[in-house]
Amino acid sequence: MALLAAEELSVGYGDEPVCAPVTVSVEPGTAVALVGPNGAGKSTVLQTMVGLLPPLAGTVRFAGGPVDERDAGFRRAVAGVLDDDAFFPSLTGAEHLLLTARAHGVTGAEQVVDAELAAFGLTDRAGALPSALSSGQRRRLALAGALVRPADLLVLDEPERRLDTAMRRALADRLAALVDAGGAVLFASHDPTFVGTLADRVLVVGEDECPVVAPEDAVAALQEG
Ligand SMILES: Nc1ncnc2c1ncn2[C@@H]1O[C@H](COP(=O)(O)OP(=O)(O)OP(=O)(O)O)[C@@H](O)[C@H]1O
Repeated sequence: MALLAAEELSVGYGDEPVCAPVTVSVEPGTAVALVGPNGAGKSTVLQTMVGLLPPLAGTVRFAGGPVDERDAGFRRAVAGVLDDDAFFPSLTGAEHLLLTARAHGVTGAEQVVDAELAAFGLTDRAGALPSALSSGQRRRLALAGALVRPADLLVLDEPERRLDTAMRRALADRLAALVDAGGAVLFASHDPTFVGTLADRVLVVGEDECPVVAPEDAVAALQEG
């Protein structure tokens, strides 16, 4: 069964939809990418699919029921990085990760946090406040926050954004391993390497109908333009 499924989903901030209706689903053990030019509506689709924006029309279902981002079961099952800088200004990077790990009942939270800091190259900056990190380091911290806790589904808006090439590759490989182990990822991306490494299916978000295409076709289109 699909973990998250949108059917004829129309999204937008006013009365006018920002793109054609979207039909897409994410099953355990799969990664689905959303591609399309700037402003096409990828972030709006993601935000609507996790219940942060109301749909203009159509449905989104999570594990067969309606999506409710305030529901405890949904929050336990779904980890997302949709905002760029959703941090507490007075908590260090390590404190953010520890808070998240403990809130989600992670066993051995300190060790898990240390491992995440190391994986994201943040060990030396663990005690820094978010305001003292570079924008790429803040991005790493946000991603570490999604991976420091268990989740059935990761929803990521341009996970490659502001990461250097080595970190992009490492993250794409890590997410691909999570998917191989039965996890699920829904992500928006402009990065052909990321889409090519990770995606099983690709939804092309745009003004006309939004087709689901094979990753190799999407990668070719991303490389061209
Ligand atoms: N908070 C908002 N209020 C009103 N309109 C918005 C808001 N956020 C985005 N939009 C508009 O909605 C449309 C879709 O934006 P969205 O951010 O979903 O595109 P995107 O495909 O994710 O783009 P990008 O690749 O640049 O991140 C754009 O025309 C954008 O200007």
